[in-house]
Amino acid sequence: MTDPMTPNQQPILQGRQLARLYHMAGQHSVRVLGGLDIDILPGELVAITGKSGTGKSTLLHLLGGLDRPDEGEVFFRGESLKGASENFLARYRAEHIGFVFQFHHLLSDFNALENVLMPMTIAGQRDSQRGRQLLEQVGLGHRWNHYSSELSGGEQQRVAIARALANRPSVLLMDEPTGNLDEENSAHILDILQTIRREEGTTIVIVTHSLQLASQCERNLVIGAL
Ligand SMILES: Nc1ncnc2c1ncn2[C@@H]1O[C@H](COP(=O)(O)OP(=O)(O)OP(=O)(O)O)[C@@H](O)[C@H]1O
Repeated sequence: MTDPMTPNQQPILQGRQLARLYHMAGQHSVRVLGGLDIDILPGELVAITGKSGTGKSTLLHLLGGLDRPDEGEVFFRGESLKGASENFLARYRAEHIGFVFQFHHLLSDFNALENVLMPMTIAGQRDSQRGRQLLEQVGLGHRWNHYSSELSGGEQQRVAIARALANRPSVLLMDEPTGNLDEENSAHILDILQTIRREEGTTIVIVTHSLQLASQCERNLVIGAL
């Protein structure tokens, strides 16, 4: 595995001159991100902070191929996503990107293990043993057969992290992953992320309003002040 700390590496993700235009009914459009340049190196743990409405979630969606920029382009390992087909973007997301959102969107009719196995099943690579290992990694090995309604908010978020890691993504994109958690649970999530990064070399990008969380990341990019 490449040493995640090696300097002068090629960024795993780059944004160049990024902007997104949102058109409001009956009003003029809003230009978000204002031509932003961003480089994320392999294996980095990066926080993205900034005032509300500056475009942090928008940026995460552009980097993860969930949305397309109106200006500029995103590069993954030096390759532009500009003009990529919907199929290509779907494959890009499935193969390389794990997403974790504030509201984890676990499937309530399935237990923790089945939720973690879902992305593997969709990719045709269901591996129950890996699913159990991932739940162990987030400290929930013993709760594998519990439904989400039987888990606390912090526990559900940990299942969501295990699920996001199911297909071994090289990049984990997280939008307010600790937004609804108390300090103890937030610290626990950060510990888990540090371990994942160390053991699997995963690049982790976290959008957060928590300055405490951001201060514990390797780098804090402040949107609106880049
Ligand atoms: N689908 C949309 N349609 C119209 N405007 C949108 C849409 N999505 C976002 N916006 C606008 O774009 C701007 C940036 O939104 P975004 O959610 O990316 O900001 P943010 O920095 O993540 O905000 P917060 O910290 O409050 O979550 C906001 O002004 C928002 O109202």
